[in-house]
Amino acid sequence: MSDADKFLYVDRNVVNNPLAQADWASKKLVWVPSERLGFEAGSIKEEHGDECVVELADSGKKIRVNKDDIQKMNPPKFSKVEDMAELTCLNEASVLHNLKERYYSGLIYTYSGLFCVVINPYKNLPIYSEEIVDMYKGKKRHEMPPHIYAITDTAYRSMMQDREDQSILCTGESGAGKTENTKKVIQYLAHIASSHKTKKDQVITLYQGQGLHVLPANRKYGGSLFAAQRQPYVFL
Ligand SMILES: Nc1ncnc2c1ncn2[C@@H]1O[C@H](COP(=O)(O)OP(=O)(O)OP(=O)(O)O)[C@@H](O)[C@H]1O
Repeated sequence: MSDADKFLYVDRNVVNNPLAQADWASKKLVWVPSERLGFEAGSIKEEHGDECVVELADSGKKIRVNKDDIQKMNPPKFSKVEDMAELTCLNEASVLHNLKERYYSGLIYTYSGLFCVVINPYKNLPIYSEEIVDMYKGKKRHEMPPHIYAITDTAYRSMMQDREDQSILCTGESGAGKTENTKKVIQYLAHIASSHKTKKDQVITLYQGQGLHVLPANRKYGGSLFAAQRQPYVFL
């Protein structure tokens, strides 16, 4: 396993643990709201009309919870799933739990259907090298673990094949990592477009503000590269 692998791939031996599956089935595990943690795992012990008695998994404490506040827990085989659209129980608790579990394992990128959710690692990860760029080049999204490079590759291929404008929108609160990820998009495009035999009049234009758009050919700017302070453009 390379240095980068543990920041990209899930360890399936841990995920497919039969004991965890048996535990989930026998304990009727669910998510209940928690002031401290957002949601906590617990097992349903009794049901009385609209209410349930739930034993919290961590503390063993028993609490009464309204049935409407209980959210279903996914079977363990869905642990650290790469695309949350695959979750059999799609609810807030499960989405947050999946993102948290992946993040704690060093996996900062997770798909949610067409979206890619990124959590700021606040440290440099070995997943942006030229070797990793090469790994993602020309691959289909489902063939590779989630990454901003996969999103960029899809936009680039769609632009080249369909001759249609493409957009990548990076959004999030201040400090979330929009600028860092936009830089990775530019790095990837610069790498793959320079190794491609592009025709002279093919140009990619990136606008980065709250959004980042990848646009097709524009003869006027062929072959130049410059960046303005508020709206960097890359012409390849
Ligand atoms: N993928 C990443 N790898 C390593 N560090 C990161 C990554 N993403 C973000 N960071 C760290 O978080 C800091 C803030 O990220 P960034 O500047 O991209 O946020 P932003 O969403 O553009 O914020 P703002 O909206 O305030 O401009 C970066 O300076 C960097 O230290």
